[in-house]
Amino acid sequence: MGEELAISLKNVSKCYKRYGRPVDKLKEVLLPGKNYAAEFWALRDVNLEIPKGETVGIIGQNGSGKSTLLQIIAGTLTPTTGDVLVNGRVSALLELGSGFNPEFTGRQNVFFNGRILGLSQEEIENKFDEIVAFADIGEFLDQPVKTYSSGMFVRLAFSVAINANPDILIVDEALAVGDIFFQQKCFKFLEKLREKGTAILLVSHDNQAILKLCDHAVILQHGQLTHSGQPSEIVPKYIELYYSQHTEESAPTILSQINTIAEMGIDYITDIPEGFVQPENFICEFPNKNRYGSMIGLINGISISGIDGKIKKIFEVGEEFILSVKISSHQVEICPLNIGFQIRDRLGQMIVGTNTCMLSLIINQGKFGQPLICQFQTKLPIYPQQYTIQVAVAEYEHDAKVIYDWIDNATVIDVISNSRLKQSGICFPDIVVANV
Ligand SMILES: Nc1ncnc2c1ncn2[C@@H]1O[C@H](COP(=O)(O)OP(=O)(O)OP(=O)(O)O)[C@@H](O)[C@H]1O
Repeated sequence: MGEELAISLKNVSKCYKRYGRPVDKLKEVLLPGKNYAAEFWALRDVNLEIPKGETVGIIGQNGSGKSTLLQIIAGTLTPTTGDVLVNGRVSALLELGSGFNPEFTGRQNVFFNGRILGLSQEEIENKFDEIVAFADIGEFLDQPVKTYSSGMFVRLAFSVAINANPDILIVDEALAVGDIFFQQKCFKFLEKLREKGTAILLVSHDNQAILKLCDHAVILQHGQLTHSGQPSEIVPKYIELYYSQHTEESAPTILSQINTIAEMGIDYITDIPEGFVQPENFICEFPNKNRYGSMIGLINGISISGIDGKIKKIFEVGEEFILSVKISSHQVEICPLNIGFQIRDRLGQMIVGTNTCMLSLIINQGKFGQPLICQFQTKLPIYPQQYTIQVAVAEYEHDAKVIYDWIDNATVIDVISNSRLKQSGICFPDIVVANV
């Protein structure tokens, strides 16, 4: 393996044996030569190369093989076939509690776990104060870890793992357990490790964490590594895959829900409200690869304008902006509709977004098949940068799982100002600071 590589996996597969009943396993031991197990391939021909200093995010649905892959890299599981080469000291935060003895106190476990991670007694002693300070679990340090909450547990485990001077750090969802302050502290520390050349493998269901921390991301589906690339491409791809699978499954339930709402006799909004600006022009062509959903409701076009209704692409910080979304339904009347948009920065991080469900607005389709226009008018309190706009129409639920039509990167806007500040995110356009 080239010196610059931290990890190299070639055609790695893992087959588990699954027994229908516990007694089948016993039978297999007692009657050698007979096979009572069914084969289950949790990983199939995975190829992955991770250079030193690179942070790689692994995304996949439950059961897709993420933990199996991490355990193989960490050396706690042997692959059935394939080659695994790991260059350097590995520190892994896998299952909560692995590497800790529940009967030992936190203090004893720092030494116990530190030795497992390859540190000498002296190295642990030298690092001890730093480990304890980072974990910040107070007097619990001298309590048996079996009395810890999962948050305390992960604080101590994470602290030992990152202070073990790893060349490769493996983190399986562990950060999700800590509170937001601890997570931020961890993110900062991960940045430092990355700068020092540590390769980091991160499994997370938090897409923002993948976007923020990773140089590269991969998608695992049913044990196969199906996509690999920049996090800003891979995360939207994963969302697309996720929703296209879940939309089909849940569509029938939603249809019956829609019927119920219709039977309740909610009136349609037909009057054109005050302040509505007739949009000049709609963008109607969207690249298909950035679009997904059941298409029961369709986005026919979007238009972005200033307050005067004139098409506009460049806005001052804090300037008023109008987004009009034209929607029609081709199959059934879907009401109420959840119409929303998101603004993302160059890295693909969501900066701000809203939808009619969050705003408690009931927007109904007028006559069957007739398009409606939903207009969002707001200020843009975001830093000067280029941003992408995503628009969607979905089921009327706060955590909408059924997407009718989602268009990623539907268009781009530029936010400008006279200042030379170049960052993304929300800013305070009208902030007043007093010197008292
Ligand atoms: N020891 C085992 N014996 C049999 N099957 C197993 C074993 N460990 C894992 N599996 C199966 O292998 C598949 C992949 O499991 P794995 O834990 O790697 O997935 P994952 O992507 O980490 O899932 P999650 O997000 O739920 O943690 C699953 O279908 C799981 O049931």
